Amino acid sequence: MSSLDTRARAVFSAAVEAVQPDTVVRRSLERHGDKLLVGGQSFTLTNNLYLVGFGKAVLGMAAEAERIVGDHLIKGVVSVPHGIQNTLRNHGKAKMLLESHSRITVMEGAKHNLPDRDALKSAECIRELASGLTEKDVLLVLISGGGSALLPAPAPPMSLQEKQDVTRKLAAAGATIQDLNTVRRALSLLKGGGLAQCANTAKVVALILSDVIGDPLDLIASGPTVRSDSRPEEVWAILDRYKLSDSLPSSVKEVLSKAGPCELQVQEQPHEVKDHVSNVVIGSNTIALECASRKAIELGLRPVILAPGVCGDVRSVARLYGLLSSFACSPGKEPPPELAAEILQLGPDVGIESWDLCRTMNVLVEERKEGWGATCLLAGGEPTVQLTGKGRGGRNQELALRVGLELSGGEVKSGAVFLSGGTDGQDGPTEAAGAVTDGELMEEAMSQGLDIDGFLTNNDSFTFFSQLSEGRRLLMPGLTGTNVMDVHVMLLPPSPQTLPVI
Ligand SMILES: Nc1ncnc2c1ncn2[C@@H]1O[C@H](COP(=O)(O)OP(=O)(O)OP(=O)(O)O)[C@@H](O)[C@H]1O
Ligand SMILES: O=C(O)[C@H](O)CO
Repeated sequence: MSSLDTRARAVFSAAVEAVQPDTVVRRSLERHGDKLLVGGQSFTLTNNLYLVGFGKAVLGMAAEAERIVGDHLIKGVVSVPHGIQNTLRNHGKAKMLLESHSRITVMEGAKHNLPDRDALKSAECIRELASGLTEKDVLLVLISGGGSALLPAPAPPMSLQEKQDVTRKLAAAGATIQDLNTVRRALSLLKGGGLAQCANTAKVVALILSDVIGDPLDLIASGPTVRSDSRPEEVWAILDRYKLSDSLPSSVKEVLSKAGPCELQVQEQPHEVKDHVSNVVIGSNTIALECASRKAIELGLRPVILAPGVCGDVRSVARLYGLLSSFACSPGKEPPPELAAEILQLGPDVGIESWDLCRTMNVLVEERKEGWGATCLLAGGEPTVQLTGKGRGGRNQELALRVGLELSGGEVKSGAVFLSGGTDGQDGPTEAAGAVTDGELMEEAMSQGLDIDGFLTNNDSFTFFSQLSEGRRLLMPGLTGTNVMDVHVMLLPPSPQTLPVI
């Protein structure tokens, strides 16, 4: 494997390192004596600090927050995924666990990422803690991806089962996270600003590790500290779109026929959520890409960040990377003129603005002229896979495989190396985070008797990469304890190094 492969992996590691739960909390929470500085505000600590958290990464965030605030923390409750403490221990991530004398209670729940009775109990404890606070108190709220399932509080008279059925059907019908969480907010007592309302007049500071494209505060974990502005008509429109309106249980219809749980609470309460709440995004795909970019410079590469919001079908995303590689590496002084038009045409399908594509192409053109050396193109987001087969894989491995085909095909075999990895360390239901590919992929597979098309048809990318060259192309960082979606790294050698196909 080329040294570009090693460098691509190092750049990915730097991206993940930048958004580790303890790192992001340390970067955003500063304590000077009895002053706590966070999000540009200062709070006086007088043994008046409380902490709640929900999400896949909040255990490590809570451990670090407690190390920083020390004895000022009176009490905390975090709702975390079932089995996470054991998993972290077994993966050598003990620093993400709480000390034995911690004042924070850890509650595990939401098996298989679904709200369950355990998560309901955790949500109730969190609600109780927040409801007991007064204006002297500060409530630190730690939020990360997976938070919606870990904080279920169905608005009465709906049962947990009824609420779960609605969200499960929406997800199965292919609803986006925007649609899903808009509905979740309308059906919950704590989402859509409900938690902040519960905290009365206490000061609320939410530290958010974003796992949603564009970092929309009201959607990450369904925005429990962000007042929801969505109207019942919007919620009905979503349910109509997925043909669920007619089959809803009467309790759900009753909740939706009111103005929405959140709005009801606002009328009952004398204060506004916005007056006493601040929301701070402390970790995101953008932050991961910026740190990755600094690592690239250290490794002698010239970085360019394409966009942190790549989405759409992996086929279109793979095509885009194939075209960008040809644009950067094709022989000759200038890239073939038709490539730019084709790249721009793909923009809307993959969630990338023309402006970002043009800016990136400009950098690639400059580098061709200057002969600077290898370029490190960085992007992030969450593409999707249309599952048609029954194999084992994930969107990152499938993307890497498809990009490998792009780089291997065509008249000129690209010298580029492409990596796609999930920052949580787990791509779909597999042990890998993703994979690394290049223009040699097709030949390598053929020489080992592996039929790439067959694996792709069966969505079997993990099996493919496990069998190919003893799994050397797999990306296996292990569970990372964080999640800011996926990171893509494409290392592009300067055009003279491009290998002609013989
Ligand atoms: N065999 C497969 N091949 C390709 N993609 C798959 C396969 N099986 C599942 N997936 C994809 O994996 C995704 C689910 O995996 P994963 O749990 O990593 O994603 P997630 O929803 O982003 O969760 P998280 O937010 O925790 O990362 C879905 O997008 C699904 O389409
Ligand atoms: O918990 C959730 O709602 C998703 O992970 C998005 O933040």
